[in-house]
Amino acid sequence: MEISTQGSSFKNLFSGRKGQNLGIVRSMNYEIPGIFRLESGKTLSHVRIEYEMYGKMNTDKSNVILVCHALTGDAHAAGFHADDKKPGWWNIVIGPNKAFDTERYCIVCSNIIGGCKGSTGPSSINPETGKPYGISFPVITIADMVNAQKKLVEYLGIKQLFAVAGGSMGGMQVLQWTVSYPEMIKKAIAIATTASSTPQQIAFGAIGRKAITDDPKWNKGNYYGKEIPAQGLSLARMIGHITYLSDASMQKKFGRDPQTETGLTTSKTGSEPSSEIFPDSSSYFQVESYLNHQGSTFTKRFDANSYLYITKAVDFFDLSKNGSLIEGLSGITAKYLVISITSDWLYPPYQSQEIVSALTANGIDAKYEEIRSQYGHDAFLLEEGQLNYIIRSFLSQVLVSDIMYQNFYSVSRNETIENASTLMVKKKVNHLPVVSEDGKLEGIVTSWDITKAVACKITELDEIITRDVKYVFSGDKIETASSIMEDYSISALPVIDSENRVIGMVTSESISALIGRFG
Ligand SMILES: CC(=O)SCCNC(=O)CCNC(=O)[C@H](O)C(C)(C)COP(=O)(O)OP(=O)(O)OC[C@H]1O[C@@H](n2cnc3c(N)ncnc32)[C@H](O)[C@@H]1OP(=O)(O)O
Ligand SMILES: N[C@@H](CCO)C(=O)O
Repeated sequence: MEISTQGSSFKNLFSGRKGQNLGIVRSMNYEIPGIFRLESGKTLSHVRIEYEMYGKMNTDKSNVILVCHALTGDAHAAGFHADDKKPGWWNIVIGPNKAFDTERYCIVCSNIIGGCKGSTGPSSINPETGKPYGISFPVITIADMVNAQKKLVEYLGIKQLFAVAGGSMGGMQVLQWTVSYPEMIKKAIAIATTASSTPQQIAFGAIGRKAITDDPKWNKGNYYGKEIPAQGLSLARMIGHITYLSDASMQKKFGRDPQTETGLTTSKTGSEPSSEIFPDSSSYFQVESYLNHQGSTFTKRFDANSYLYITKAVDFFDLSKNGSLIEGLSGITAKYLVISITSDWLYPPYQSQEIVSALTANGIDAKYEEIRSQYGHDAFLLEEGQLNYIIRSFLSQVLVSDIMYQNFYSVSRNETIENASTLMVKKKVNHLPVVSEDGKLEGIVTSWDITKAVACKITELDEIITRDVKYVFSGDKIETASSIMEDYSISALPVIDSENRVIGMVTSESISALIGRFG
């Protein structure tokens, strides 16, 4: 009888540690040399790209993941700048032992062209005039954003990206990357996005833009050095922000509660606002106060002209070709993960499903996952557990070897039932693989087999062994192990090598623990 200490699992996956933060990070800037040509045919010179990098590139630079930000994001995706109160916008998934594991991958994130966070955009100085571009800045597209990122990637000496990932408009860049430069992308992760902006999405963008351009302070985009069109920009964000939430999340966050902190009171009947709140009734309800807050903080961090250009780029986005998305995505070679969010009404799950269908129709390996969340569209910034689990599984393809117990207990078929049962009780295990002298799998006994044997007064183990034993290989995916367990209603499987030798055990508990840890 072999007795050893039962050791645990998750070795390659978690190294027993939870995700950690990156600490202080810094932004860098790269200037694209020469002329940068846009999709429209117009050109820009001295184009600057703000970017951040976390983790180390390996020697052949094959471990780089490019993360693309959404509408109002920036290059600061994770960690803290010295004066930060909050970490970068995707800190929940980027860092040591997180899905974008900086001990394994090198993560690069850059601010898009057209933005206002260090990369060239409408608020940048036009080198030809010495003044901000304003609305003389050329129209930009998602493809232009990707082309600028490609220049950065080339400058960094990267021939192929291990992965490109992003949510919302970041997901559009992911799709565009794999269409424009298929040979440069191994894996692609597109979250809460679409391959073609719909009339409803364009409509929301249009109202936001109208709010800005109707603000007299917008002044045809010429407000730099003067008062900014704060009212219009704030209103644009308030409208946009509603679409990032959901009915359920708003119910949960605010209900119909009044914003008592502002001193507003309800009437004596308790259900109607008193007339004292007029004419300024904009903060009666908590949700109003919240939207005002979101609108006003936005004006301190974003440029109104950038908002116009970027939302227009989103509207123009359409990867279908001759009216067919299948044709539009036909050149893609990357392995895809497409994730949608159940409560996302801005980029509803059906749009992600359309992407997956078109990819699959082209024979592209595409996996579809749904994040179950009430947060609405912004869940891609918030659902830490599900995102980490889904993305990690896709990037690292969790295998049986990652979660199997390497130190396990086994018995020989000549053993007595009494000894086997003592071992099970002592070591608190319910399954014992039966192995030959050279460690080859011959069968399995369970605590249930032993209970039955004792009841029937059977003493020899050989009589109760299950010989048609199900097993897995260490290189199998955990999904394979899990479906065998489900199909045959069993809770543990021996793991064998190519010579039928038992090298470990995988249990339903270790799979549940994996999901529990990140689910
Ligand atoms: C995706 C990219 O690439 S980057 C862009 C991502 N970043 C943003 O969009 C920034 C603004 N967006 C948000 O804050 C988003 O809601 C999220 C998704 C990032 C964060 O969501 P949550 O953590 O759920 O925060 P929540 O939506 O509750 O907002 C919290 C803010 O509202 C304020 N707030 C909450 N209730 C109220 C209220 N009744 N009245 C006034 N303000 C309120 C909080 O004080 C907090 O303010 P702060 O952000 O200035 O500290
Ligand atoms: N909160 C996100 C949502 C848009 O995808 C942003 O502002 O970029």
